[in-house]
Amino acid sequence: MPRRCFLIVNPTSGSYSRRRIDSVMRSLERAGLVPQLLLTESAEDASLFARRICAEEPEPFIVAGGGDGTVNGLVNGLVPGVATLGVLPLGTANVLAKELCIRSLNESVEKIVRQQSRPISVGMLESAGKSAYFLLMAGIGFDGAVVEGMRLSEKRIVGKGAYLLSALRVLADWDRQLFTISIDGKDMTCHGVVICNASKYGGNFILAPGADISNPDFQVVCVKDSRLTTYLKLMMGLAAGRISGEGISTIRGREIVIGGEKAVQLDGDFHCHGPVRVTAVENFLNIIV
Ligand SMILES: Nc1ncnc2c1ncn2[C@@H]1O[C@H](COP(=O)(O)OP(=O)(O)OP(=O)(O)O)[C@@H](O)[C@H]1O
Repeated sequence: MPRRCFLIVNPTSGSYSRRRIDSVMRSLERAGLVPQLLLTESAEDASLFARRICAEEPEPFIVAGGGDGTVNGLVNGLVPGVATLGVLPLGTANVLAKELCIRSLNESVEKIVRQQSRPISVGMLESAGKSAYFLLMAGIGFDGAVVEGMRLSEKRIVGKGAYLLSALRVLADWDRQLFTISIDGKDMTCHGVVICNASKYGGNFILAPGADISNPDFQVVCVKDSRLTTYLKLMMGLAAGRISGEGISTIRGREIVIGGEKAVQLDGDFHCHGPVRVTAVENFLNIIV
């Protein structure tokens, strides 16, 4: 029997066009799938659609059309352990697609048609009695503050440059305060932390070469002091593909507890302020590879 395939697509994503989606729909139909298009009308829709599909389908096959924000919203509506997820990179940074080595929309469609998948784990962040999932990373401190301070009005005009403007504002009002972090029971203090479930960050930059979304272990990149030179080293390491240096360490872990009230971003969108607890959820979904 032809398999139903739900396309949850964000028409406000960076590289969306109706023509591209129509062409994807035709390719999927030609390949014998029965695609159903659901366009989001608000930031909450991806999650609501995913929740509804999971309530109706025993083995839902869902495709996320958009960027990392859309994928994150969708994942937060899924029932753990039942869905298969394909990714159509229609966003701006498309970090997850890069992590999956998807280089183009055509390549993504070919993979969806092939339906080859593997189980992946996600991170679950708990804060103030609520939980949320992330696929790529949770950033606490500097990058959380940059994402929190990003103004949508600036993003509409200068695109990704809005993050740079926000970073300049964060630097101008530099917060030197450290926070406590416990990684699998080992305590320390840090100024900034990125809990990586995937290796890539901010595009094609490799922040955590040892991270793998199939593996429930996180790679936790810790910036231990508030010196700007330590962050400069981190940026240079990102550009060079090798993160190292005094004040920076990468630690493997499965349960991370963070104190303080620093800003937290999940998969590139602002989420909350600390304190938070992060754990891994194994076999959360099957991802098309
Ligand atoms: N119809 C909509 N109107 C407004 N915002 C939406 C709508 N649908 C989804 N969103 C929100 O838009 C945000 C950004 O979308 P998305 O991540 O798809 O694109 P992007 O920002 O261009 O790409 P990337 O995250 O890869 O940089 C998401 O966090 C999502 O919640």
